[in-house]
Amino acid sequence: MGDIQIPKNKNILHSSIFNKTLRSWQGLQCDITTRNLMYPVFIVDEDDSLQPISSMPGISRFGLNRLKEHLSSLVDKGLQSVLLFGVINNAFKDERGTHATSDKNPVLRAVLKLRSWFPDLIIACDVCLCAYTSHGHCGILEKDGTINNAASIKRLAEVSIAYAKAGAHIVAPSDMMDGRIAAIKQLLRENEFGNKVAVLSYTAKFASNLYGPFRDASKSAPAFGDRKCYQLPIESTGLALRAAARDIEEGADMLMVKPVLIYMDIVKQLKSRYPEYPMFVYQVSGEYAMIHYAAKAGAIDLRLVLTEILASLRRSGADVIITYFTLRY
Ligand SMILES: NCC(=O)CCC(=O)O
Ligand SMILES: [Zn+2]
Ligand SMILES: [Zn+2]
Repeated sequence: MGDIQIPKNKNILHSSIFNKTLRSWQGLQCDITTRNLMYPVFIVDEDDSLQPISSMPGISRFGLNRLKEHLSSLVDKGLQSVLLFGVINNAFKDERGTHATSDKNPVLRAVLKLRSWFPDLIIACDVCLCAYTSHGHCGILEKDGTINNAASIKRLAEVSIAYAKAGAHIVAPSDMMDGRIAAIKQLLRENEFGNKVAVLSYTAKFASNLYGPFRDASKSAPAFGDRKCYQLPIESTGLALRAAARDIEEGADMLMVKPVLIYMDIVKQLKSRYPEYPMFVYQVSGEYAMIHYAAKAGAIDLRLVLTEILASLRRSGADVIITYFTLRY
């Protein structure tokens, strides 16, 4: 055995981590404050209803008259922003999602109330057609079942304006149609909302297998086919980068990657390419379920593992995490 090498001073790592505060200084960019969390809320069209979602234990759909009570305690604890999803009865759905912009859309009815109950709460509205169309697809279809892109983005822009008029601070198009950010931005400007409403683009939304519980929650599963002709192929980096470049070109204010836990390489790349844009990530329903059930089975400690996951999302470049677990913070 040769001489034991004494580490050089700069190679001694323990001197940086022997104390709790010193350790915390190694990861300040991973802090999770209430500003770093956005809470998704399902609003159902039955005003007095509170419907637990069986595929997402702990999460419910709320009718308008149940919302204030649910959100008050969260706002008291510092909740800063919500992302709203509407859920309507299947009987009210049609081919073009008429009730995305009618008073049957529970989100439209909720926004004004939320603004008056919680003046400091930021209201983002998910913009899509799938919860309002009879076929459950995110756009308007041709007779052969393919997407009519021009008609779809026109309709999505109309839906965005409806949310803007209702008082939303942010519209968040999740449909993945080509050119939707430009269409929405243009119509916002024409309606004097150009500098009053932000567009949070679901930029890199992958055709993931982790959306199942959500589709149950929002009654938005496609009646036939899948979403692979408009959401990104799960293997693709190139299209995610191109989608971000395009959305930025078209005027998106904020970007999003979804799902996140198995797409953190995309988060990292987008954040380093576009550090000037707030990066949102969506920890989707399937991710929620995986963590929930692993903890329920006793395999992991929910609180500790969740803290570790959220820190890793921040480390990879996420600024705001959209998560159902916000409820527990
Ligand atoms: N636009 C939202 C989704 O498509 C799904 C989200 C989830 O699975 O939680
Ligand atoms: Zn959709
Ligand atoms: Zn969606």
